[in-house]
Formats: sequence, C-alpha cells, structure tokens
Amino acid sequence: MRDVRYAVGSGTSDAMGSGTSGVREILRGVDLLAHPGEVTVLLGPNGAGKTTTLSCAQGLVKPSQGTVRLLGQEPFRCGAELRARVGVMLQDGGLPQSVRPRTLLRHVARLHRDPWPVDDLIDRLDMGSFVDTAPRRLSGGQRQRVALAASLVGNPEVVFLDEPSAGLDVQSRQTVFDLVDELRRRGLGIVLTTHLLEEAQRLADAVHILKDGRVVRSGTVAELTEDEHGRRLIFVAPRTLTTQELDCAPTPLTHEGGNRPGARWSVDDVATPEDLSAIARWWEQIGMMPGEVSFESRSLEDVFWEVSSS
Ligand SMILES: Nc1ncnc2c1ncn2[C@@H]1O[C@H](COP(=O)(O)OP(=O)(O)OP(=O)(O)O)[C@@H](O)[C@H]1O
Repeated sequence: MRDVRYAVGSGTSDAMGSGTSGVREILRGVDLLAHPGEVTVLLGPNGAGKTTTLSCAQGLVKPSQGTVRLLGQEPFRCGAELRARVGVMLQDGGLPQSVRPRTLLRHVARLHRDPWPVDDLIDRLDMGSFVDTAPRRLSGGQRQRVALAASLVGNPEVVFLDEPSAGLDVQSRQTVFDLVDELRRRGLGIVLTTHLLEEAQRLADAVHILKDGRVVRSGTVAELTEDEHGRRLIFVAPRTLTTQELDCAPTPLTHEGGNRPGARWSVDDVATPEDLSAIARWWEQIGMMPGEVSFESRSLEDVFWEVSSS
C-alpha cells in the first residue's frame, strides 16, 4: 500500500488529520509492502492503526486516499476470485456461535476449489480435543485456533492474521509459530499484528512499527535493532571494585544491584576492537579476570519503547 489515509466521521479533514466537523484521520499516510514467502509484522501501541491497516489491505474498508493492491488487484473492488486467494483472521475471531468447529471448517472447505484437508489442519493446530465442542464451551485460546484454521482452510496465497497468538498458552503459541513458519516455507505472504515483541523478533522477515496512524520505522529485525553507537558489553566482576579502580576505567561503568562480588557491570557504546582492547587492558591493569563476558544486543522491545516514547 502507498500513502494510505483513512478517515472516519463526517466533513472533511485537513492534511494533518486535525480535521473539521468530527472527522478523524486514523491512517495518515501508511506505506508498506509485503512479499510472498515472508512474514510481515505490524507493531504498535493500542490504537496505532494496525487493524485499520489490515482492513484497508484486505478491502474491508476503503481508504480515503492512497493506493492499495492485493495480489495485483484493488481489494475493495475485487470479486470472489481474489477473495478465495486470501485468508483473513479477524481480531475477535468472527466465528458463528451455533456451528461446531469441525462442521464450520468442512463447510468453508467446500466453498474452495483446492482446500487444505480439514483433518490435517485440525492435527496441525492440535484441535482434536475440542473440534466437536459447542462453540459456547470453547476457551478464548481454542476459539483463536479455530479462527486461524478458518483463515487457512481455503489454502490462501496471502493471509492476514490480527493478533493470532493473543490469549494462547505457551504450548498453543508454539503450535501457531510453527505453523506460521511452515506457511512461510510454502511461499505464502503472511501479514500479522501482534503485541508480543518476542514473537515478532522471532517470526518477522519485515517489521513496520506504527504510531498515530503512520509507519514510523520499517526494516528487518537486524536493521531495526542495529545500534550505530555500538553495543553494550556486560561482564561479571568476581569481587568488589575499588573507587580507584573505577576511576581508571577507560569508560564509565554501571552495575546492577550494587558493587559486590558477582555483580553484572555494563559498558555502553563498545563499537570497535580498540574499545574492546581498552577494557581488556583495564582488567589487566587492575588484576581482575572477569567472570562471564558478553554483548547485549538491542532487542525489538528496546526499539519499540524508543519509538513509543518519542
Ligand atoms: N470506525 C471507526 N470509527 C471511529 N474510530 C475508529 C474506527 N475504527 C478505528 N477507530 C479508531 O482508530 C484508532 C486505530 O484503531 P485500530 O483498531 O486500527 O488500532 P490498533 O493499532 O489495531 O489497536 P489495538 O492494538 O488496540 O488492536 C483507534 O483509536 C480506534 O479507536
């Protein structure tokens, strides 16, 4: 999608979205591209516009401005043929209340030319124990898995998953991760939203962070977590360090939980071999062999907080 804007309410909005007469611009120029065989993850705080972005991409709502293409077509004008190539899992599941999961999946499968075999999908998502249960008796996590299965049963080329792992226990989340990995290997384009940053870090080929209806950062996890100022070095001191020793350190040090034997000390902005050897020379000078030495990489969570608080 290119420069997608989406406004709700009546009247007209100005370019900054401040609008007049009750118009609110929810998306304010979203640019993003998702590729086949890749997992594209949308991140952002509540209300950032992730679900609305998915709705525009799927053709559920028509943007006020901008261009959206889904498998080369305009999604809000397309017919059944395009819809059959796209799987959608909505945030609230959108499942009928009166149909048991197996019946529902078989029904949806019959609507498609080349469906995913229902029994295989039930196995993959470990749904055997509840697939014949009345919908009102399903737990939130079980409903999530049924909704995911329903989005995949048509064997789509592209799938949109709005918070697919919300409310899942650790084991079910792993099942969903494994399935998403497999979908990627099969060449599907997967676009998903999540609030679980670890999940995003693990699954994403591309990440787009939204804030206030705009994409504020985009890239691979490696690109987003790259730190141009260098990395943080952590070492464990086997003993308390004296003020004199700390004074001659090549760079300021911070510690967690007090200057005591076994404390974890950190050195920020270690960017070059010279920085590293200056620290090693200091250890030599004060006659201390540190315990564990490691680099701490920035995580997607660090980037997310940086973006959210700016
Ligand atoms: N039809 C609508 N009318 C009015 N406001 C809307 C409408 N749809 C969405 N919004 C508002 O637009 C903003 C973005 O909503 P959206 O659901 O896209 O955010 P989100 O990033 O998916 O949030 P969450 O993480 O909570 O799911 C929110 O403030 C929401 O209240």
